[in-house]
Amino acid sequence: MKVAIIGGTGYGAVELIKFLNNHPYVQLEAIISHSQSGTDLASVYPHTIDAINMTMEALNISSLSKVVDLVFFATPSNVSKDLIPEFIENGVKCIDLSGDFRLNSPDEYESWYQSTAAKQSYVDQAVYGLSEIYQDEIRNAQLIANPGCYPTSTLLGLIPAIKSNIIDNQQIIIDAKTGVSGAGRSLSLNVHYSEMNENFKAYKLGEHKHIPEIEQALQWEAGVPLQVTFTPHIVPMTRGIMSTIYTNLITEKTTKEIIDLYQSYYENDPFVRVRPEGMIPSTKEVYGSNYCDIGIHVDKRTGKLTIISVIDNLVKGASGQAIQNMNILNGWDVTTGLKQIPIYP
Ligand SMILES: NC(=O)C1=CN([C@@H]2O[C@H](COP(=O)(O)OP(=O)(O)OC[C@H]3O[C@@H](n4cnc5c(N)ncnc54)[C@H](OP(=O)(O)O)[C@@H]3O)[C@@H](O)[C@H]2O)C=CC1
Ligand SMILES: CC(=O)N[C@@H](CCC(=O)OP(=O)(O)O)C(=O)O
Repeated sequence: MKVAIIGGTGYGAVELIKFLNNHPYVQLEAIISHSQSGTDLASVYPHTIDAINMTMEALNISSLSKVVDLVFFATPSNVSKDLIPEFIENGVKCIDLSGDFRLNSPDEYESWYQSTAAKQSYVDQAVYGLSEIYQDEIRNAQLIANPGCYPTSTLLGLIPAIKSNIIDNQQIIIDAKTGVSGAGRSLSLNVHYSEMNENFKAYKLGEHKHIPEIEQALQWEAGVPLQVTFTPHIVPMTRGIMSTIYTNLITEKTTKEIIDLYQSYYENDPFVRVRPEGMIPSTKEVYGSNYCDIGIHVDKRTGKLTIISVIDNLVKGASGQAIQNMNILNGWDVTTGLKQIPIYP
């Protein structure tokens, strides 16, 4: 299969390139860059020298459509929505790492992203690519909206509890922390070394664009309207997300019973590892890998269930999940090209 990546100089793209280089069934035909066409990838990313000998190219949709079967968009929001329709009309499948096709409602998109929504007919055909939950829909998709990084960790942590009706759906608190690579490669004061080193910041309280994305999928699963309290934080590490989720149990359960429930929910999903009792995951234990590790704790005194869900934001939170979705789309083993265990220490 032949593929291309758009947004070539970004972190999502270079992580995709790494996985595609190890993928037995895929050939990377083109890396498209709007800012650095004509430049060798290795001059932007020296760690790829002599390993990936490719020169980035400018985008020409009609000629690219003739040579590739699938395109990955690793562009910021507000870019893919104008380019994807032409690829789809040319019969090219698209996996979009940005948020442009994730929200079904144009009003929601416009109010949270503060820009015009994609054409509704394309939004309607987009499949939300949370791999473990929507495999059946992904298999037949033409356009996959790859989930955001916080929604991936949060939804994989919450959906088994929602589906088994053991928590109060109206009282969910998500306290999430991310490393700085979540902000992408472009320069910004917020992630400047001296602003971030030895610091820990909460941001976008009540207004992060991942709130409607999390609520949309939880509503699909719960079948009722619900809202969540979501507070993101940025911490001085490069990669990783930890979502600590607080919920109220509506039925008495032990930690062991809930772990058993989660383990059976994910028994056929090799990238979700539900930890045994007392073993709470940390971000370094998934670093560089496509795993989502989940830890469970029931506080018997307060009746609260705490769920800890960790991922690498650039892998399971972006490029790894995009490769997983490409595998599902093609009927390949879901782990193809993604088998590496986390880098540790
Ligand atoms: N970083 C993360 O942890 C995650 C990122 N995502 C999403 O994935 C996408 C890519 O993220 P990431 O790689 O981190 O971001 P980066 O900022 O690192 O890279 C995005 C790339 O897109 C290209 N680009 C920028 N502006 C434009 C434009 N106006 N038109 C066309 N291309 C443009 C640039 O590459 P070039 O100049 O070479 O074209 C840029 O390097 C984003 O939508 C992001 O929100 C999703 C989950 C997690
Ligand atoms: C640290 C930091 O800024 N993180 C980003 C992560 C979001 C992201 O990349 O998500 P999308 O794919 O939905 O754009 C943020 O909070 O906006």
